[in-house]
Amino acid sequence: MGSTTHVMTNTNPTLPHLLPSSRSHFNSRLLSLPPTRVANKVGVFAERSNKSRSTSTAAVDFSDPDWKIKFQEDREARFRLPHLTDIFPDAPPIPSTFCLKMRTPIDRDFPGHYSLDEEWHGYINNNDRVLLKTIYYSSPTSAGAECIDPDCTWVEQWVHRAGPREKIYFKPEEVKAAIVTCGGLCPGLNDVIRQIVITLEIYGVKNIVGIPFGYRGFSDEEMTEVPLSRKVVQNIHLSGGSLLGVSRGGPGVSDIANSLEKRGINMLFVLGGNGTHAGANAIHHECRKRRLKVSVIGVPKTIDNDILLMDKTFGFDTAVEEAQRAINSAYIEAHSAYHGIGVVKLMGRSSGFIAMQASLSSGQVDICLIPEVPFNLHGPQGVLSHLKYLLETKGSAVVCAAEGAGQNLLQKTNATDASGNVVFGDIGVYIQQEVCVMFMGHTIM
Ligand SMILES: Nc1ncnc2c1ncn2[C@@H]1O[C@H](COP(=O)(O)OP(=O)(O)O)[C@@H](O)[C@H]1O
Ligand SMILES: O=P(O)(O)OC[C@H]1O[C@](O)(COP(=O)(O)O)[C@@H](O)[C@@H]1O
Repeated sequence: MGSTTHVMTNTNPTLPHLLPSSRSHFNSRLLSLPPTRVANKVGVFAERSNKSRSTSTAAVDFSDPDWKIKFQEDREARFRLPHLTDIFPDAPPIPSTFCLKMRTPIDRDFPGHYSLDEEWHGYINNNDRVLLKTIYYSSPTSAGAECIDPDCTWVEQWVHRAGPREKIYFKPEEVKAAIVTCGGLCPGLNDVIRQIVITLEIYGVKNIVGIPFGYRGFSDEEMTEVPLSRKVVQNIHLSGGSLLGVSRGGPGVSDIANSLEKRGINMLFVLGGNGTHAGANAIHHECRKRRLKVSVIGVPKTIDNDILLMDKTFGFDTAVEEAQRAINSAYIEAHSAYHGIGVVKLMGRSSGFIAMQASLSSGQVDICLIPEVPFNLHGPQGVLSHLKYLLETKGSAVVCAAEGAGQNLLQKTNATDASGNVVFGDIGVYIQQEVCVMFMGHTIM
């Protein structure tokens, strides 16, 4: 198990919180799983980091009595939050203009009312931490154990606490903030846009714009910035999609930096997934190279809930709720037909959280197929054989498959989308065809 070590390095200074706390599961069951999309992303960053940083990627030598200290130091370095003063050491801090105190008149009769003095600040201290692991596993054989070393040594793992700081480095009146939403849609995008705008306004920022249609909005002359204010965003959380629109593909990083410079944007909020954050990271480095005082803030968006550092990503709950509707319809159809089989394909290119959660909570799914768990369609242990059993015993069955499940069974499409993501084969159609061949002796499309 000498290779059981962290395999990634955080070189994405905009997003240290996106990375898993540790991929070094000692648990061999976990190690045998294909990497999640997050792990793939981590791989990309690790690769880049090797070129720019020599630290952090060495394997942990558990025979070294100081391995734990070194491991923690390494973690500390990887999770260190980048700061504007890294590049502009002389940037003067000013007292925060953000205040969490009640913004309505204080009720003197309310017990424990907020005092008028500075007793309660509501700011986050830079040294505040959030513990990631709360379970102590006494052995790697414990159910669900995630151990770093063979003895399952307890290693404190934490991330920085997010929230407003007492000192800030941008004068609100000098800020031009831009928000851009990239990649695919995800429920909740408008809520996030709305909250960014409202929070910026609380700080006193007045110049806020939206970049239309993802990174493309930086290069397409015909797409003009959307002025944003509390008034504009007040009710957008009640609608789906993104107020600003999304896109894949688009201009290169240099063009985006040129555009930021030209527009005078010095705060860029980027909402998106893996590709978007690779872009955000590259934009940050380009701005750093040009010594532009621009902060790039990544807001991780994934409907798939496959960011290991987060309890839940926005949009996931909505996806699971909606997925249950589809499952229920498939169940009713399958249950009402003679020997009916319902096949539901759900989102999830590299992870099966939506499919699993929707299957479990619906209580109507007989077989759930996810990318993390390999399976056979044919043969005595195959899905078709189990379906035959279900038809004989229950009379109907429902299969729920995540989009990325069983891709090894399908012919590769060799196609990519505008952002370079591989286009997957359709597992739903494949199962449907094979079911028809097996049970009806012919294929239908
Ligand atoms: N490695 C990269 N460097 C810079 N920009 C990227 C990179 N990968 C993707 N992008 C850009 O990020 C945007 C969103 O990427 P995409 O993969 O479509 O969605 P997601 O962010 O959901 O993964 C696209 O405009 C794409 O051009
Ligand atoms: O059909 P598209 O737009 O390529 O998106 C499909 C894929 O995007 C996802 O919904 C994930 O996207 P996000 O993580 O960016 O939300 C996958 O589950 C799904 O397989």
